[in-house]
Amino acid sequence: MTRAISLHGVSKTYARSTPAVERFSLDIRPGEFVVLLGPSGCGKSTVLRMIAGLEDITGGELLLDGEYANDVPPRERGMAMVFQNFALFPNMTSRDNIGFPLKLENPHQDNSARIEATARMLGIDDTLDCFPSRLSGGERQRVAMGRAISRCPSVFLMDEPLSNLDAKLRNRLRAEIAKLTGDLGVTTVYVTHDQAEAMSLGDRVAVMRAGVLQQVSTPREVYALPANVFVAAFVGTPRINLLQAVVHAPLEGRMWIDLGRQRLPLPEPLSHDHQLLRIQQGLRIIVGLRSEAARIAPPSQARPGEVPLTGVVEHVEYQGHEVLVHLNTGSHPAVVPLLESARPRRSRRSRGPGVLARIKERATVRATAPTATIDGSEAEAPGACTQDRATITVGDLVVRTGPDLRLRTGAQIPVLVDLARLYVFDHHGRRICPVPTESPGVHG
Ligand SMILES: Nc1ncnc2c1ncn2[C@@H]1O[C@H](COP(=O)(O)OP(=O)(O)OP(=O)(O)O)[C@@H](O)[C@H]1O
Repeated sequence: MTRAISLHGVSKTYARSTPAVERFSLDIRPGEFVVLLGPSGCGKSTVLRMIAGLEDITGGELLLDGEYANDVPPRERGMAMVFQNFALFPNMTSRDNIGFPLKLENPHQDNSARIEATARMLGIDDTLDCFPSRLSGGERQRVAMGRAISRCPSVFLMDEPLSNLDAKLRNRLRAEIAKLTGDLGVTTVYVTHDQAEAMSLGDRVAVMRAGVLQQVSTPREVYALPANVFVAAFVGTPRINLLQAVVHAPLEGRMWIDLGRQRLPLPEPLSHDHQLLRIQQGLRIIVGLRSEAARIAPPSQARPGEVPLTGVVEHVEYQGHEVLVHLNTGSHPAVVPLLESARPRRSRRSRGPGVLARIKERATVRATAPTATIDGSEAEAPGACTQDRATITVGDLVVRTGPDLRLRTGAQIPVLVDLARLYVFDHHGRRICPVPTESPGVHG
């Protein structure tokens, strides 16, 4: 059995604090795999816990298969949760851990066949008689999942189930979870702050920021058509390049985007999306360039739609199969607040910055000043953004290239930018290019 979950304008406010979740609306179809993605503290687990019934809903409605369910006790929701910390009973074997919920339901029933079938499905049938202390992290997490599966729940709720595992195991289990939930056809809501995990697992990804849903779309659409600059910056590796810019649209002659020291002339005839940038004339905008939108090549090799820039190599990041080249093009990066942590951690700040924070802060001021922030937080001092990965990036443009190209730090090199892949965000951070066609699934 599988079920539909609907959240209509759901909010949660803990005592004496700002809302952890605000007017969250999402309809999850039966059998769908939806990932809640966002930085630490943005309210993902709170949404999950409200679906599970472990947290009271302050406002709004939860519907299960169309029925009002705000007050349905957790036991009656037919849901199973898998957490980050595997929480197995240390004095029970894998067999007993997996069978525990079944035993609670019916103490006299023989559940061996069901337990063994579950263990086979998870590839842990040879560890059924082991205690948790004898299992690897991955095996323990499989047992925890086995315990969730054995009850044949109608919904899986998974809260960062892989974050305690090493990267290799995480990747393997990620694929297994996708297959398993697909085979079982059970509605799954999965919480993570890891965008790669979200993109590889979800039928749809719901991106949250500071308690508010930003966008819910397929992984492909979240990447290709981010609703705003926060989503664009949160999704994708390496992070999208975001530069402060101004549109120039003279009555006669070519339109261009001023990046400060260099400019991007818009190719003519203007595309529909570029034509609509005319109304931004003179306004502050943010240009977004994913690493695939720029390549290292001389102007003579420009293809239609590509325009040249130059940059000084600041840092070369060797990745094996590719190299990330950090360039200084003389542009000013735009800073997106709350990318790493949705809410300022007051207790840490009140203790004053540590040595590392002070070094980062100095690097930030040097690397990014002057900075623009988005969404009305212009008043923040640069130091307030030191937790943002973007602020400690060396250079202002990261370009991908093959592993064989040898580049010297300090060298000036030519870059071609493909303006068909240009993103533009207005000063509130909303995407204006490509022009949004509709706004279903886009909030705020
Ligand atoms: N029991 C609680 N009492 C008060 N505040 C809480 C409680 N639980 C969570 N919060 C606050 O609600 C906000 C959202 O927390 P939540 O755990 O849902 O975020 P999250 O996105 O899941 O973060 P993480 O990825 O770090 O688990 C945070 O500011 C958190 O401090």
